[in-house]
Amino acid sequence: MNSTCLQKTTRILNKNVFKCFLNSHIRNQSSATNQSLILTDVNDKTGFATVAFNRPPMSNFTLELLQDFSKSLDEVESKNYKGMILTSTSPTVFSAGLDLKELLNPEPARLKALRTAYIDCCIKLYSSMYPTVAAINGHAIGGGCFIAMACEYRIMLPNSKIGLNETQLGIAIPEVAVHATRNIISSRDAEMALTLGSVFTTDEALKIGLIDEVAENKEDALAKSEKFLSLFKKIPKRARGITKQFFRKKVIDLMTNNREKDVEAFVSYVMNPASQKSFQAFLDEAKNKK
Ligand SMILES: CCCC/C=C\CC(=O)SCCNC(=O)CCNC(=O)[C@H](O)C(C)(C)COP(=O)(O)OP(=O)(O)OC[C@H]1O[C@@H](n2cnc3c(N)ncnc32)[C@H](O)[C@@H]1OP(=O)(O)O
Repeated sequence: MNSTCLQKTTRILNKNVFKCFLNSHIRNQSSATNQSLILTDVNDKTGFATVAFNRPPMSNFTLELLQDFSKSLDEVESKNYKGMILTSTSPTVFSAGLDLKELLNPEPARLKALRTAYIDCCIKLYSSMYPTVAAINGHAIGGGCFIAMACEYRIMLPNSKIGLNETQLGIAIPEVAVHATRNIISSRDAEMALTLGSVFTTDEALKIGLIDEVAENKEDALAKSEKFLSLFKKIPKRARGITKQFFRKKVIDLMTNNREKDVEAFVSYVMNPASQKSFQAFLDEAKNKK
């Protein structure tokens, strides 16, 4: 092969290699999009965004999911959507809370980042100017329950479980969660629930006011969620949002000002050998159930 011919062949080869790279890059991009940990869908007619945890089957939170969730919350705020419905793509679980595999023998820096990302999401959700509703399409445990509690209204499917079970795992409930729980249910019920680490059925949760409505199925939950958000259609956003923040000021201030202390305390509870044992026991028990 002479040198001109060789150059031509190399150019063609390079072009094909580039094409191949491009195709595989596009494939990776689209599969990454399908596998996004958070899915956001906006209804152009109503201006409501539906944000869904997309990590079936348990919708449990990893660091990456929380970081993506935080970005989605920023987007809902910055794009001025009229309200947000929070749900998940899992058939029977809204969220099983933090991924216990993240808590088992963790690398301290990642554990800190996980808790920091979780608090960031809670602050953004708890203080959002736009109205929020949780369409709880199944179980909501631990951090999953608290995220639903940070919304303004909760609609849940029948035959599901909801609760802050942290004390059962050896994790003390942070002070901020005490105030947030008291903002929803009576102080008496809150103390019993949080000290016991109670997990409630849908009917029990409705009875104590932890949820506001029961829906027949997910479609019904989404329809009821839209109805709730529509209540605020004619209320000026700024006046509504500032009023909401006044009601939530104590919790927002505690979350914001105690962030570092909260992270340190959480790391210490999680690293405690008794807590480590309880995480392992939960995972083993679930395996042995089958
Ligand atoms: C201010 C307060 C903030 C608090 C912040 C965070 C604290 C936390 O979130 S701590 C974590 C709390 N979560 C849990 O304790 C686990 C909750 N899970 C459950 O109660 C049940 O799994 C649930 C009711 C959601 C579903 O019950 P089932 O349908 O009966 O499923 P299984 O229990 O058999 O589980 C199936 C499968 O999923 C794994 N699983 C469940 N939850 C988690 C989790 N949070 N992290 C990691 N893995 C989880 C379970 O181990 C089973 O796995 P396999 O055995 O491999 O199938």
